[in-house]
Amino acid sequence: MALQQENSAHSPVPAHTPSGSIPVTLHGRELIPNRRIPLDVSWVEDIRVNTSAVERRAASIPARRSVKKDYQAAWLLRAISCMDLTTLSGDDSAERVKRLCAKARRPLQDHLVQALGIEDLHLTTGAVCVYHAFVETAVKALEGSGIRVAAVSTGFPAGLSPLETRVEEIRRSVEAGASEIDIVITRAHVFNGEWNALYDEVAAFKEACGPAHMKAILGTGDLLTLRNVARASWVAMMAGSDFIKTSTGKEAVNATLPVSLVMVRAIREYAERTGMSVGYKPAGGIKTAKQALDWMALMKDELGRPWLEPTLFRYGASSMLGDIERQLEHHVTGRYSATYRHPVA
Ligand SMILES: O=C[C@H](O)COP(=O)(O)O
Repeated sequence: MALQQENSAHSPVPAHTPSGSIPVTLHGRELIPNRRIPLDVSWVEDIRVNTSAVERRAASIPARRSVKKDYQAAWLLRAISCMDLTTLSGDDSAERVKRLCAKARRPLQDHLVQALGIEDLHLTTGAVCVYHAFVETAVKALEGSGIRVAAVSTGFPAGLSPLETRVEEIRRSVEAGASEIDIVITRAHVFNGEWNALYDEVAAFKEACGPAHMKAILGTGDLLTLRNVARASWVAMMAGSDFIKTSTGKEAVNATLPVSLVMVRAIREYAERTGMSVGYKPAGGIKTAKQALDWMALMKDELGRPWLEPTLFRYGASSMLGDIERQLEHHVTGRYSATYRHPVA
């Protein structure tokens, strides 16, 4: 069962499109990657969010008719390539990280790869995301694969250690070989409207990242209002973040569609205003193939095709790959297998 590759209205995600080959445009305008710009507090203070309209629109996304059959399989393959396959547990070990890296290199079982006819795709996840202690292990395990290693940093998940310690943590992870750094912001700067302090913090983290890409985790479940989510998004983007990310996976509420709608609309308005692109990473509690499709639909509707590339879109997920594999097995065989047959690590 080879997948159809044409780019129809139902399949905006050809499975074999090489990553990064799509020019980043919005409304026909070519965008450049984000870089730090001076903080304009008026942009932040002027933000208003119509919460009930956002909630209504977000609720309509999962209710829509989903893509089916080969098209759905193509979208799910794309979701795998946009995944930061993650382990962030207190009982993480080098062995678990090595198993996770093996899964990142070969995310689908061989019989599925053959049945789908995607041997030439050399499908991998976008990155593996770990604590600093396992960066070197992951770098070694992924050598030659082109899969990037992301490290959570800056006192993850609370982000409350001294600033020098947090900055030093970034430097160490970059030295150890991480090419992506997921930082956490000080949530209190948002509650207190301390926009200059938030901007300076994120800018200092970005500088410490050097050539590594930086994803700014806002901890949206802690931010109380959608307006705060939008305001924190704008400050993080002005301070030079390459991506904005919802959650650590440790808050009581993690990635949700309403929060994501607010964040991706902030990315869109920022691009319209500055001509610069920022990536998006929903993370925490995204566990099913259905959720993967919902988020891709949201990205495509709000930002367009360029935001379905791993250069601009990632899921942070520790267990979603198992469900995607299970759904693809059902697509190929017509039968559902037991969840335990699709371990992630
Ligand atoms: O950044 C990624 C998250 O920590 C993953 O959360 P999850 O375990 O709920 O998938």
